[in-house]
This record gives sequence, C-alpha cells and structure tokens, in this order.
Amino acid sequence: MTFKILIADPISEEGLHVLRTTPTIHFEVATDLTPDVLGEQIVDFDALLVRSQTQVTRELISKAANLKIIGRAGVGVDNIDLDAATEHGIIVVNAPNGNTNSAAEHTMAMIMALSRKIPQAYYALKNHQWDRKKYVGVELKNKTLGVIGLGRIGTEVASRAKGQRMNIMAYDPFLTEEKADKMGIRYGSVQDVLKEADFITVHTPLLKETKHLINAEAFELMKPGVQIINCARGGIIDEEALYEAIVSKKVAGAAMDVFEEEPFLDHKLLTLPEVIATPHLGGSTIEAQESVAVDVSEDVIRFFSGDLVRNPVNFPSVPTDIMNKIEPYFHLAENLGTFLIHLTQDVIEEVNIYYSGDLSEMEVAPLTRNTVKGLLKRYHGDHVNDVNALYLANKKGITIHEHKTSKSRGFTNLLTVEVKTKTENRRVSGTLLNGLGPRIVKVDQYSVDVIPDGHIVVIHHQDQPGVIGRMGNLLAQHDINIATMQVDRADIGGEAIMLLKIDKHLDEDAMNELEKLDDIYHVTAIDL
Ligand SMILES: NC(=O)c1ccc[n+]([C@@H]2O[C@H](COP(=O)([O-])OP(=O)(O)OC[C@H]3O[C@@H](n4cnc5c(N)ncnc54)[C@H](O)[C@@H]3O)[C@@H](O)[C@H]2O)c1
Ligand SMILES: O=C(O)[C@H](O)COP(=O)(O)O
Repeated sequence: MTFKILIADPISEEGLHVLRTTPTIHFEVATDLTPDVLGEQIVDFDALLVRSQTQVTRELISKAANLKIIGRAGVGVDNIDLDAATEHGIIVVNAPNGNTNSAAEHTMAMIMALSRKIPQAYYALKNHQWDRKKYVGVELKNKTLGVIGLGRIGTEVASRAKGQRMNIMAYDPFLTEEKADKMGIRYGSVQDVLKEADFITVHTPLLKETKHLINAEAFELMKPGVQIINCARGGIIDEEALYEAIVSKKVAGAAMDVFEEEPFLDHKLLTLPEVIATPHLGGSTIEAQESVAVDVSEDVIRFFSGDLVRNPVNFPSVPTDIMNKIEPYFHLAENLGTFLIHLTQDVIEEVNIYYSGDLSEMEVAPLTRNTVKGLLKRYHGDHVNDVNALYLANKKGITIHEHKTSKSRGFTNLLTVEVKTKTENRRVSGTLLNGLGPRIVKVDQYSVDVIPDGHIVVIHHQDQPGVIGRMGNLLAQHDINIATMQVDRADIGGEAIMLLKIDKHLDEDAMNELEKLDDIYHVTAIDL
C-alpha cells in the first residue's frame, strides 16, 4: 500500500530525505495553492505537511476524506483547526524541538538590534545619512528582561540573556519560585513582570488566554521607555494598543517577528521608526528547517507503519516504558468493547471500565480509548479511531469511568467492561493468560473461556436437554462448522448461555432460524 502525502508549504528538501527513501510513501510538493485549489486536491491525500502558512481550516478538513495525519513542520499549530481534525479522527503531529534554538537566537538578535537601533541606523546609512546622534542605544547589562512564557524557547532566551548580564524575571503558569531560584531568575506574576521589566519578550502559544495578553491595560502598568519583543505569535500583543503606546512614548521600541495577520506588505506599526521587524523568520535557519522536516517526516512514517508517533498534538503521547507494558492488552480492550456493543440492545449512557490485578498499576488511558473505540466501531466503522473515540463518546452523551482495583478474582489481570443503558446493564471480562494470550472469561454472570477473535455466536437459551443438539443440527444444515463451544447457566434448568466459535460468519437467515428453535431466546453474531 502506498500513502500519498501533500507538502503544502516550503519544507526543507534535505529533511524530506526520509520520505523519499521510504518505498510506501509517495509525496507531492505543491506550495502556495489557493484555499479553493487545495480544497479540491486534498481528497487524494493520506497526509498533509504544512508550516505556518497554509490554513488547515474546518472546511478544508471536511473535504479531506482520506486524510489521516497532518504534520506541522514547526511548533505553532494555530493555523490548524485541531477540534475539526480530532472530530474527523485525524492525528496532528508537530516538531516542537527542531526550531527552539533558532527561535531563541532570533529573539536575542532582535533584542540586540532593538536596543542598539541597528536596523534603523543601517537603513539610514544605506540612504546616505551618517547620523551618530540619532541612533544612540541602551545597554542590556543590568537591565531586566521580562519573559512571559518560560517553555522551550523562553527558557533558552532567558539563559542567553543572562550571558548579556541581564536580570531575568519570568512568568509562566508552570513556574514556581523554587524552580525560578534554581534557574537563577526571579519569579513574578504577569503584573510583576509588566511593572518591572525594561524589555519584555513573550514566548507563549496563541491561545484564548494569551490573545491580547499585552493590551492597553498591560502597557499602562509598564515602565516608561520599556521595549517589547514578539517572536512567538501575532495576536499575543494587541497591535493597535502597541501602536498607541509607542506614539505616546510609553514604549520606546518594539521588535516584531510575528503579526496578527500574515503575510502583509503594509503594516501600520512599520510606519513607526521605533519598530523593527522581520517576516516570521524565527524558525528560518537551515538547521531548524532540516530538523523540523526530519522530525515531522519520521512521525508520519511511524504513523503509517502502525508505530506510535513521538509528537502528537491532539492525542496524548504514551512514554515507551508504559507502552511496552500495556501494548499486549490493546486488542483485548478493543475486542471486549466490540463484543459488548453487540450484546447491548439499548442506547448506551454510561461505560465503566474496571482494571484489576496487574492492570490496576498501569497507565490505562490508552486502553480506555481502545475499549471505547471497540464499542463505537459498530456504528462508526473506520471513522472512529484512537484520536476521536473519547470525543465521539462524549458527543453522544456517553460518560466513561475508569476504575482500578487490586482484586482480580484469581486472575493476574482482569479487564471488565460494563455498559449501562436505561433498560440494562451488560458486562464482559477478559484476561491475558500468561503464554496463552487473551481470553473472554465472563459474560454478564456467566463464566466462559473463549479466545476473542474470529466469528463468535452468543446464544441465550433455557437450560433444557436437546437445545444443543437442535442448534448443532441447524448449523450443520447451513454448513457451519463449530470450532469450540462453551456453556454456562445460572441454575439447573434456568437461563443459560452458549458461546460458539464458528468457522465462518453467521448469516442472517441462519441466525433467524436459530432464534426460532425451542428454548432459544436470543442469538448474537459477533465478528471480531
Ligand atoms: N517566530 C517563529 O518563527 C517561532 C519559532 C518557533 C516557535 N514559535 C512560537 O513561540 C512560542 C513558544 O514556543 P515554545 O516551543 O517555547 O512553546 P512551549 O510550549 O515550550 O512554551 C510555551 C510556554 O508558554 C506557557 N504559557 C501558556 N499560557 C501562558 C500564559 N497565559 N502566560 C504565560 N505563559 C503561558 C506554557 O506554560 C509554556 O511553558 C509558540 O507560540 C510558538 O509557536 C515561533
Ligand atoms: O511555530 C513555529 O514553529 C514557527 O512559527 C515557525 O513557523 P514557520 O514554520 O512558518 O517558519
């Protein structure tokens, strides 16, 4: 099978080497497509690779019937509608580490250029003006750099600025005073940073909470003569408010690599001599571009090979050591979900998943996703996957609860899935037997021992002599061979269950005829 990848933004040729040398991958580069043309072409592709330019909107995603993965060769994913991707079961991966260094270096370059007015002086000189008075700068030494957002890039910037003998004060929701002490920086609230810094640099993602984080009120709090740097995302700083703050001389200068609307050719801020700017170049180095292209290409290949991706954005990543422990339970979890949904007649309202014995000590979230995927597969087919299983369940109003207990009724590990509807509670349990593989060991109150694969028929019947014979004869008339059979009952002569493994799918005619036999109440055919 060949997977088709569309590369819609300029991505390093060298970094794509890994795609070029994978025989199952075919990729096409088509940059600068209009949204309409991209919308027409996307249906042919299994994967889409972008940088920050291509807008991967809900509308585009809705046209991408075959799309399985979106790779962002870089960090910011604000050009990708993550909710729409998740709803469509499309995994989004990025390359969060590849351009950290370049973005931090670019930020430092901007801080230094800003403090010494290098672009303005250069521009004047190019225009035949030798003016030494106009371009007097300020030193960085002993000035306070306020860092808002101390993640990968913020941390690198802080460490480099210390090399310039700057004092660093930072705010990040995950920064504690203790951590700050260890890093040799000062911890402060956003307000503290705004009030005390001589230079303020933002390094957060653009989120609802960070949109216009630096606005007119924030400028009010700042020291006169403060200088502002944005090499993170346009929109974190309110550009209109920044313009006013510069005109009113509250802000002495600003260095901008990113803007609320990109790309542009004219911008109000660029009419101000205090503003220096680059066209979103933070990650634009040969090294960073190669690195992000390699990272994202490798994740796409991992995904198509059925391996775990390293940098999922809309899907929690599972560390390898945890994955190694839970991987053997993946199929069991999915098959128990699929098995149970076939036994359930009514609309599911609640799912309880009980992890017992060894399983109670494991990180089970991926197993929960697989169980829910198994449950929903009956009605969503291939449209449900690990990415959107919980989302779809939630949208259907199904609540999912995980429970853990060390008690596992004699099994080393036991996974029990229970569904509740308005009219019934159904449950199925499975285990992984050492050396023997997965088994279904309980269906409702009945004990069984069935390998959860192939064609399974569940027959609810009355515990009476002759039922098994009649059932066997009927299946023989339909040329259906029984491979294994398990029977259990509540009481002698009471309700009972039969689990048959048969060698082919039980068709509807055979099923209806089985249900008409004396003492048989209900027949369910399950193909796992
Ligand atoms: N200019 C460029 O070319 C370029 C290159 C790379 C990255 N970026 C951008 O730089 C930014 C930072 O990237 P990163 O790799 O360091 O990301 P990161 O996820 O490592 O760090 C972001 C930090 O922001 C913090 N944060 C979130 N909300 C906050 C809030 N309300 N106030 C303060 N801090 C908050 C987070 O806790 C996190 O520590 C992103 O917006 C990214 O898209 C730009
Ligand atoms: O978020 C990022 O990685 C940077 O903004 C770089 O964006 P780019 O890939 O468009 O240069």
